[in-house]
Amino acid sequence: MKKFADVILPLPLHSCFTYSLPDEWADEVQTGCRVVVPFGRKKYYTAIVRNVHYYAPTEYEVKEVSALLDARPLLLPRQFKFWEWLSDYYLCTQGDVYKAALPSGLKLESETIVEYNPDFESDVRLPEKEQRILDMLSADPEQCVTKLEKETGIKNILSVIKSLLDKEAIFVKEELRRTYKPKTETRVRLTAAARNEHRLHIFFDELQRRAPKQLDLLMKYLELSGYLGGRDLKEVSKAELLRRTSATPAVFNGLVDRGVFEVYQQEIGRIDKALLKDIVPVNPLNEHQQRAYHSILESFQSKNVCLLHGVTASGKTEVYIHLIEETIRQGKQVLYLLPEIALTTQITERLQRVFGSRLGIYHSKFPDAERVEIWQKQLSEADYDIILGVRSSVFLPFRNLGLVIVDEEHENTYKQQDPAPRYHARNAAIVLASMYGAKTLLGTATPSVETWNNATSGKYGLVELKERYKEIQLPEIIPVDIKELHRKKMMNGPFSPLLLRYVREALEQKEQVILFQNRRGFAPMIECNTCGWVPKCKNCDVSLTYHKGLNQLTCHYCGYTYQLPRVCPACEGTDLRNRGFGTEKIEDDIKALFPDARVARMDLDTTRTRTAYEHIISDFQQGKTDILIGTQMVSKGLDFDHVSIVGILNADTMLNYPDFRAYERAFQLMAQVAGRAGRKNKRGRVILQTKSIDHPIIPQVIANDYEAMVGGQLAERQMFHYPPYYRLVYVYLKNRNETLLDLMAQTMAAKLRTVFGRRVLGPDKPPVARIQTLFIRKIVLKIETNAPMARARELLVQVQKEMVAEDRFKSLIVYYDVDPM
Ligand SMILES: Nc1ncnc2c1ncn2[C@@H]1O[C@H](COP(=O)(O)OP(=O)(O)OP(=O)(O)O)[C@@H](O)[C@H]1O
Ligand SMILES: [Zn+2]
Repeated sequence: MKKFADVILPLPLHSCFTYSLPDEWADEVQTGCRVVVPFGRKKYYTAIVRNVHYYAPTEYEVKEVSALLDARPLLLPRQFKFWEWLSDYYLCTQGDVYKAALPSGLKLESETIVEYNPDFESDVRLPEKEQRILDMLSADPEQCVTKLEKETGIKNILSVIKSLLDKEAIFVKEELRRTYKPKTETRVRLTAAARNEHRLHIFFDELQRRAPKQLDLLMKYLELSGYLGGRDLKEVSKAELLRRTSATPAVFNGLVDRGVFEVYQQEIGRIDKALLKDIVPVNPLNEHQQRAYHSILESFQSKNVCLLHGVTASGKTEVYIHLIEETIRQGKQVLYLLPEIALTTQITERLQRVFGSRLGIYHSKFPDAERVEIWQKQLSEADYDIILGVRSSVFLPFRNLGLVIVDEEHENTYKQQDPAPRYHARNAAIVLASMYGAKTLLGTATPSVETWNNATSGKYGLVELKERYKEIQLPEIIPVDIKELHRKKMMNGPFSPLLLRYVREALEQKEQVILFQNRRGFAPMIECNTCGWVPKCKNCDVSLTYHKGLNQLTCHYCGYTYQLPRVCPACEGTDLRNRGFGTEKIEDDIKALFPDARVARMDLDTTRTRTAYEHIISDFQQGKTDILIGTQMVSKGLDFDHVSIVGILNADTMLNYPDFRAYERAFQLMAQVAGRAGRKNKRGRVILQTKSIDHPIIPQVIANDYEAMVGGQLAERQMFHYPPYYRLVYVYLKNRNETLLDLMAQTMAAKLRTVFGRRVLGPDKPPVARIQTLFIRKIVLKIETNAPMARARELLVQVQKEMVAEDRFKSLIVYYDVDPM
């Protein structure tokens, strides 16, 4: 009987598509395998088999699957369940989830650009088709799959490409250029002659008399390889051998010349670097941490989720490490989520020291080939016990997940903004964990209002850790009224005299300083001092940011760059001025004031690559830099020993942000960045510069009074119908034609009102009402948290269908942001 497969395509389609399977290998196709399928005119995609069956579809003509890419499933059954939940809850398609979930190397399509690996050498002859593709790529090293297909005339080219990818003869092109590190190392072994016991003894005698250093080296090799124990030989790298004996390469070469040693190249897995480091035991917990640890385990007896609310530097990470150890002791896996790549560097180090090669790291700054390798490893018997990663690691396969840790759970970077799926990784992780019967621990010094509400209402467990490790006091926070200082002309650019005094003192005492400004670039704005003209992006409804290093204006929404005009295009005036200041300007100013200080800056512009993060953080950690300037990136989770002063340059940009979460976020940011000061040794100091000295949040930050902040916020949220009492869904409408869009938005809002009544607000223009030439309108839906959400989603989708069914609204683009941040 003819077999069929329903497949998920990497496209925003609302359902699966069905293809027929060729009889020859129909039986090899399993749920979770990838197949290549034709779609539309002449396009091919990698699709994922959702299920295999015997029902021929009747509504459309069935096409045939062109190739099978996997002998074993790439996705486990629970992952499909997770994908379904995501697409349902976040109102997007499974195709959207698929695109977000898999690394590029696993989802080839016609538009994929592949590139030639110049380091590739093959020991065997490649199949003719593969060689033909390689030849074309060596002439022109970057080409799109469609073009290769056309020019080589190879049918089913995706399977050939896949085979080349598996061999690493080619790569999927990434935006980030990888610096390709060879994966081989030089190893050493005894020559066949020396492996003869008798000969070896002759060598011993000879060396003892003539070359005692060579003998030492040989003995070390025999020890390291386990040769004398008669066990299986361990491979020994040349580098390690030399390091362990501090012998010179000349001594080593002597043994090679004598015919005792021979060297060979061995491929090493890129991701097993940790193996080489020594493992140390976990730190014992102090009394407070111990108590927290036991309370967490106790809370897991009755609840699936627990919040660990511990002040900054209380040692939450140490508590996690103990929980991880306990979980893997039970033979289960751990997923450890972090909000930001910047943080992974430090935590990786801390975890690697304890867990070595049982730890896998997964994030987007890793080369795609490495991510593919980790994915495959997770499906094997040799999977990692612990995965440390940012939000996309919730998509990895786990065979036996036991614990999820969401560190800095309050961070809004857990929420994906664009494109769909616009999921919140913390919430998704809780759902993922429950599908495995696993537990979730949320940790932070400043819980999100939602989580706090869940923890105090009894839905989650709540464990508090109020003491800093070694009982060092939380930093002293000194507010400075910069409005007053500006009036008195006492400010030195963005710095108050008090801040400068403390910075100077810290530098004199060889201590370090962090300066926090929540804005990158040089100046947030350029303005014509004559007529008030401000340069704006031609695609988006925003003013441009000036980057001095590049001498360019940049749109932070679409990335478009402009030359800085010499005269104002409106009035031809030449007095163009900077308004406000970003991190780049602060760096400039501080360097001018402290020419001898070593200054580094950490923001989106200075951390485009993985190594850039590592350098900035490790330099600061090792005291190679004195002052670190940064955006919110420096605020969270970083652990430095010698920071005595933290400067918050301008609290007002955070407070004046038009959003119901502004107050909550401002508190979190300030408390977190303050928490970087005085973590070890002695109490730190924070200079909080603000123009709104009377704002009620200022005393709350100074007293680190989280509960006062959250109490006030909860009351407000309830009164004005916001989360956690109401669920928000933003409905976005986009179109190139503004007048038409307004009509669409009015019509859709009216339809929604007939269904949802007064729960519908708008349509309105969002703060940025045009992005990449598309105009945008927003409709807000506020639904009671206890209302049936599934029904609400159905109704929403139905209204959308009615809309696009109308001919005049065909060009409407609609998407949703559920639980927007
Ligand atoms: N039990 C312990 N033994 C040894 N060192 C510890 C212990 N507890 C904490 N520390 C050290 O104290 C410092 C702060 O701890 P940690 O980074 O875990 O705090 P945290 O609560 O995660 O802070 P934050 O919320 O700011 O991220 C670290 O350098 C850590 O190594
Ligand atoms: Zn733009």
